Amino acid sequence: MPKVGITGGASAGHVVPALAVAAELGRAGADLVYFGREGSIEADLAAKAGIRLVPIPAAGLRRYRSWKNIVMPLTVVRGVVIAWQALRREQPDVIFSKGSYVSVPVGIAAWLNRIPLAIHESDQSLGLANRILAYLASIVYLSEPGHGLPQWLERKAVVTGLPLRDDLADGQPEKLRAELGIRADATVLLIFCGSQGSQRINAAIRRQLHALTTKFAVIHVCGPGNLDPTLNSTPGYWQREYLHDDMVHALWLADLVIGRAGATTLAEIEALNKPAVLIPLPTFVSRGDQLANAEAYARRATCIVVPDDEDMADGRPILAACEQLLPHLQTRKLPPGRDQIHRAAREIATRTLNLSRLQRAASGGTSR
Ligand SMILES: CC(=O)N[C@H]1[C@@H](OP(=O)(O)OP(=O)(O)OC[C@H]2O[C@@H](n3ccc(=O)[nH]c3=O)[C@H](O)[C@@H]2O)O[C@H](CO)[C@@H](O)[C@@H]1O
Repeated sequence: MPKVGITGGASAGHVVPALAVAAELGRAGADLVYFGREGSIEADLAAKAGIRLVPIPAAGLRRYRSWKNIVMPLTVVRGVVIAWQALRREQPDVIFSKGSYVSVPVGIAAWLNRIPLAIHESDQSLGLANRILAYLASIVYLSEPGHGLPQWLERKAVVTGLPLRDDLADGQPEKLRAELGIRADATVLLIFCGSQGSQRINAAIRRQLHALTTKFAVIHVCGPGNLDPTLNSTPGYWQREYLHDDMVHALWLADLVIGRAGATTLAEIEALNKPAVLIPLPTFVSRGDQLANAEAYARRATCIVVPDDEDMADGRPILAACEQLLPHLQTRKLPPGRDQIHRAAREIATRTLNLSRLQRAASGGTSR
């Protein structure tokens, strides 16, 4: 069976879809290895999925002035050298890269070692890492059409959708409701801002907490280090730093979601048909991908987009948007079909394995 190297990381928005593809590859019998940073979110989640991690150093560009941008190129070069050695040792038949700066050294090293590279882009436009790796990749999977790609890239592109988390079909909302002690007739509001949380949005939510908890049972996933112990005994309010296995139960339990507009989050709430208040990351801290994601999402799903600006800071626009969505909350939650949930990950796994087999066939059926 082929050996597939997986890479991508820095945030769960990249690692969760990478692991969804890994799960399908594993079911198809592939041998898996994850290339990522030691002590990182990809290391943590890969370990939970039972996939061995090969450590590769990586560094990303900061979109603000930082001395770390000066040493960044050196770390990338060191990462390429270490990844090159690791790939020669591990001999994967193909690399699947889910993007982010973590994937750059591995993608370059794959190209240098003539290992076929498949990459996936979740957002409306290619991120910096994928803009680099697109030149080296044999195939570029896209979540959605319409990236305005140049012709040479269009030829490599395949629209597959975004690989949804492998456990998304397995939500047990009533289990979580019972564990937290949420009343059966309560309207559940789930708040999470990507995998890292947002201190600005946490503060805005907490300013309107009284008003929100009179209308909703509020599950607030506030991000590592962002718990507020003074609110522990607030009735109708449950705060958590991060949800692992419970994330899917929380997504199913929610009647309404407040969040950023990361592509992975949007794909999950769309699959489960959850109305949402979206507060996309502004351009001064990102390339603006979430603004484009939110704009496109608002054209096809029930949501209200609240800009992350001065007005948002007191939480009133968020509260007003929740109130506006109250009449739209669904009363019947239809579980999505398992096949539908696994479709994108399965297609990517199949195409990626084909890439590896083609490569083997071209080299006469022997491994390198
Ligand atoms: C800050 C940043 O640059 N964010 C980017 C990052 O997403 P980022 O990782 O910030 O967030 P996403 O919304 O894309 O994904 C979050 C993922 O984490 C999971 N989750 C979240 C909280 C939690 O407690 N437990 C948990 O499991 C969610 O179910 C989801 O699968 O990559 C996305 C995909 O390219 C981009 O669209 C985002 O712009």
